[in-house]
Amino acid sequence: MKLLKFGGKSLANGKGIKNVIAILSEKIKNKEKIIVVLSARGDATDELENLLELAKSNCNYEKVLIQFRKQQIEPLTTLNVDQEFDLLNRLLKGVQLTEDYSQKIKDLVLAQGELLAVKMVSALLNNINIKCQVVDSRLFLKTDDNFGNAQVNLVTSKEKTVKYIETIDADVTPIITGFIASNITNETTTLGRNGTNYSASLIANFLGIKAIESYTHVDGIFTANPEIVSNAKIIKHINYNEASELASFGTSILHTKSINPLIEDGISLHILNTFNKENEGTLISNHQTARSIKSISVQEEVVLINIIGKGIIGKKGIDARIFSNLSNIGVNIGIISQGSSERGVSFIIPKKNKAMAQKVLLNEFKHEILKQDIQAVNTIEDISVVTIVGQHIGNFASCLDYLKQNKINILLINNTISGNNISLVIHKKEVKKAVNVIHSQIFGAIKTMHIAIVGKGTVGGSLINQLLVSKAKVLNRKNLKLNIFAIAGKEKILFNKNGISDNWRTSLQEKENTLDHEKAIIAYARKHHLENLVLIDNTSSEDFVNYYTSFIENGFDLVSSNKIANTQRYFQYKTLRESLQLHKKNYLYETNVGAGLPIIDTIRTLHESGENITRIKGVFSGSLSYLFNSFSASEQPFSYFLKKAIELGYTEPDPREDLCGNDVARKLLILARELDLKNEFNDINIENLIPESLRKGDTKQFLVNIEGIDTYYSAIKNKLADDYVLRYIGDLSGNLQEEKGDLQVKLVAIPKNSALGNLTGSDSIFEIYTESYKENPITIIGAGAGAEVTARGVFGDLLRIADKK
Ligand SMILES: NC(=O)C1=CN([C@@H]2O[C@H](COP(=O)(O)OP(=O)(O)OC[C@H]3O[C@@H](n4cnc5c(N)ncnc54)[C@H](O)[C@@H]3O)[C@@H](O)[C@H]2O)C=CC1
Ligand SMILES: N[C@@H](CC=O)C(=O)O
Repeated sequence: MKLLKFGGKSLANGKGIKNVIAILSEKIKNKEKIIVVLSARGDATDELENLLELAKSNCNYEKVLIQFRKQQIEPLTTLNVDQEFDLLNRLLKGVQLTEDYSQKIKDLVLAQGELLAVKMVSALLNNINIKCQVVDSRLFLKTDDNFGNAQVNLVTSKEKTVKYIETIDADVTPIITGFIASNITNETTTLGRNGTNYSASLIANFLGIKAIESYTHVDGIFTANPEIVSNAKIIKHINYNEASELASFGTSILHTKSINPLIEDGISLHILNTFNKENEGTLISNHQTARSIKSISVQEEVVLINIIGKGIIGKKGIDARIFSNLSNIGVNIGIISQGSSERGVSFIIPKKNKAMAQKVLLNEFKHEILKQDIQAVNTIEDISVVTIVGQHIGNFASCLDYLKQNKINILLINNTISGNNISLVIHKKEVKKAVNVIHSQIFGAIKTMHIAIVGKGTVGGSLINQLLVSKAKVLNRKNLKLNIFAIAGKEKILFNKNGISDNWRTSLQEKENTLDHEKAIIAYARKHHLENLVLIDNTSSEDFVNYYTSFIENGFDLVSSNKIANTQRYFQYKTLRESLQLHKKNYLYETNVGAGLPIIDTIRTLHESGENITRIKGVFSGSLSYLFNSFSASEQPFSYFLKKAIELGYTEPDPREDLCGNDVARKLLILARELDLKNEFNDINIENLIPESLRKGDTKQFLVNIEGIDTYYSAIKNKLADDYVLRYIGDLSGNLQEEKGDLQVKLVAIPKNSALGNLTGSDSIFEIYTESYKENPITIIGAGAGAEVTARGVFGDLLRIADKK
């Protein structure tokens, strides 16, 4: 025998009631022996409560009652419900007259919801020739007089239930009311919140039924509320202890009171979805699962009360007075926190009890408040309690770190004595982000990185396209969702919290101009509670780097191809690092030197491992490598190749930054600073390769006069000896253990058959000399510029940041 319980949403009009009848008829036709327990249909209980309130306020409830009747007789309009509605009308009239009602009257009114439900379901089954019988649980579930939340007399109720059910023929299915019962004088009582689940557990227990199927509107118990965490997973099987823990921390489909009768008799409870026949649901039984389950629950509708005062330090009996006063007025206390100095006590109570609790406490401590021993009894509203059930505090450190990185402010933290549940009190507005962050951390589930990309030019544009193309693969391989929520050009920004799409260029174009990109991005991320934020700077802007600290302070990690932040004045460079350290944020910029080549990583690893780097030398500029390689081997003028280098995306936005040596100098300085040298940009000796006449004016003007550069380079080429090539090199030497190194950027003629002379295309070469490697340097060669390779390097930095999460 099985007991089937259906909740209100399952019994609502339309698909719900249709599916319920289909489920029941299939089982009965298949000769399964079942008994059925029902809630009120849809939102009937709330609607009846509303009718009571209307009547109490002497409002016209009749119209609402007519509407309620209409709903309740769907889909069988011929159903005779006069008895229930006559009673409701009389009761409501009485309430209207007296402008008041008791809890006893309320129970009788609410009971009509369940009575109507069993009447409808029985009639629908009878109509398809299924034998069933309406059963009013008030006839055998006996309680005390505590109307609204009555306590069941287990012995009497068991005896009466068994006897009553025995009177029903074996081929007739009992359709029993949930939630309602009666006292010793047969007055209607109700069993409190989620009473139908409790009725179902009790009846199964009384009748020795070993399995309950509980039909709801959800697929079962999830690792977190799927409305908050889109990739929350169904928990297929849990044991009673785990279910009790989940129930006591607010998992809405489970209730401690309903689980106890199951544990007592080893009854399994299978939570199923009325609307999803295919779903396996969650099975709760006494089976011991190999691995303890974890789930994140959220309790809302709570407030945090703080009692603060230096006059209560070490004073005995304060806590006792707080808690006995609250207990006397029936207020449940959740998390309690007290500093060792006892300068204050904080605890969580239900929001609905806030005013009452505050009044009682202010009264209890009025003398202490007068004497200023207690400075405040204040309340923090808009908070939530996030509980990770099944999480041991010992393994929680990384999660806390991760929450901190995501700027989630934890007001209180509490772990249970069993050590397996951790509760965090946080601001309500941060719940979504916090639960997602915790969920991805403890379940290793899909982690989402929310990415803002500033600069959508050569590198930025390629990066966006690479991310869009590769995101499915990354999701598959790394369980990592790369979600670009913002793209900013110089004037416009495009936002989409769910990720921008392939036609981003058109969508961006259609946007209005925006000022203050940094403020807009930060505000958007905050408004939508986005976690794991990364800002990618693909501009060459000097102004934009001033906002890096603001991004860091607002929870962003940084990736940049822009070299400016690393080549500002040394104190600014240091300040940025301090801010990163303070806020536990990462900043990766591998593409700053050698585009996609692993230069910075190699040098950093060598340096951090204690290897003494003595010199770094090479061709650091991809565009100049390309220019000199092509120009030396051709009769075409220099400007011809310069235009091609621009087209190929090798040069800086203003190509003169390459030709004047600034770009190589920046790279050199970045490497020097990786070695902890304190050089400034001004310390670098740079040979400028732009003729005087072309140095002034903006980029456009330079490009108009670009041919003016040709005589200068032809003269250089003409002076070159046979078998020699021109190389524009960066050289970091000197005593690199001192405060500053010697940094040179210069044009040199070198033998064609040397390592540097052998370069082709836009390749760069980096020779890293160290104490261990002596005169055989570590050499890294490869494409040193270009949109695709640089974008790939930025992509790599982004994945490295994701790995640190
Ligand atoms: N092209 C290459 O091979 C490599 C480039 N880089 C670096 O990548 C960065 C980007 O270079 P490219 O893409 O080649 O330049 P680009 O000129 O094609 O793109 C830069 C974009 O940033 C935009 N921009 C400038 N200031 C902005 C601001 N404040 N807000 C929003 N957008 C802004 C510009 O309008 C432009 O669209 C530069 O810092 C460069 O040094 C680094 C390694 C290699
Ligand atoms: N303009 C630069 C691009 C990479 O940083 C170069 O040519 O190397």
